[in-house]
Amino acid sequence: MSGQISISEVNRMPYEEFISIFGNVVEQCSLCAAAVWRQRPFNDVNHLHEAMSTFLDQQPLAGKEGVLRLHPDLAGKLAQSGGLTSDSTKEQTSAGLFNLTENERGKMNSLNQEYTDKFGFPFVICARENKKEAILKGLETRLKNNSEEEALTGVAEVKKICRLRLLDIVDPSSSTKSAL
Ligand SMILES: NC(=O)N[C@H]1NC(=O)NC1=O
Repeated sequence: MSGQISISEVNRMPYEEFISIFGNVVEQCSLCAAAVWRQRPFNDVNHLHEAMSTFLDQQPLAGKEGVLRLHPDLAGKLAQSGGLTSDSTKEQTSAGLFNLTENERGKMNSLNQEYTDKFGFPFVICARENKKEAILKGLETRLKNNSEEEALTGVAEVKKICRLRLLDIVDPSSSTKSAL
């Protein structure tokens, strides 16, 4: 699905509808949508993405870590039990994470565990922009960072995930400027 509704429709949405449509563009964090609703009208989808990104950037470190904690592990227990959100299922599928060999799954699970033990929040990466090999490599590399660097890197990935989820919903060619 790509860009089904126009930004003008978004700008007309009452709060409840806005939350039901955009409440998961940041995984399990409807607060992000709730926080930016008052900033309507948005010029276009980029403007809406900027508003959410700014909100994420404004959070203290504990808030950023909390946003990361709302994400499911990649190829983790939730994925195996069918408990992911539909967005996350689609993303993990596109990265090939439902097609791991036993060996790859073992490596992914142990690196994820090592990462969570070290930082206290899960490893987050934009799965639609990476294949399983790049994700495993990213895990190994990012394990060497310190906790604050990783919180910031994780939030930068959340913004990429958010952008792609927004583009699934809002037509990127729609703009309040061209509608005038
Ligand atoms: N842990 C993690 O990165 N999860 C996510 N990444 C992504 O693209 N979708 C997710 O749910």
